[in-house]
Amino acid sequence: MDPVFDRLEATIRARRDAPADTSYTASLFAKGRPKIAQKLGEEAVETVIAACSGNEASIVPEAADLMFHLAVLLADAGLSLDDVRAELERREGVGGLVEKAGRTG
Ligand SMILES: N=c1c2ncn([C@@H]3O[C@H](COP(=O)(O)OP(=O)(O)OP(=O)(O)O)[C@@H](O)[C@H]3O)c2ncn1[C@@H]1O[C@H](COP(=O)(O)O)[C@@H](O)[C@H]1O
Repeated sequence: MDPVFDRLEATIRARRDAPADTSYTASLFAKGRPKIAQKLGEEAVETVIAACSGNEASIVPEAADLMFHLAVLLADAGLSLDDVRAELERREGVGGLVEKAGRTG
């Protein structure tokens, strides 16, 4: 995965094991899965609002918030962005097979 995402995930994992009052990420883990999922949903909505605002540049910070909270959710589940990357890679393979089938069939 990209070094920035690797560093972010390493920081997030360290916060998972830290006391709740030491940082935003640590406090989010302490609040538990429903709160993490709620924050992810809020950031998704904020990304949607930015996408419809007509201000293209405003999408970037909202997308960063969204991806940060997605990484927190994945870490809470013992998963990582690399697992998502592997799934996307697997789908490329499936897509290639579908394309081939379409060409020959
Ligand atoms: N990338 C992020 C990141 N993106 C967004 N946020 C935080 O996500 C929160 C979202 O904003 P909101 O106003 O919706 O949240 P809030 O009002 O603070 O929280 P609630 O009251 O809703 O629970 C803000 O507090 C942001 O600071 C992030 N916090 C941390 N990181 C990364 O995580 C690392 C560790 O952060 P700490 O845990 O703060 O040390 C940082 O160095 C960054 O690299």
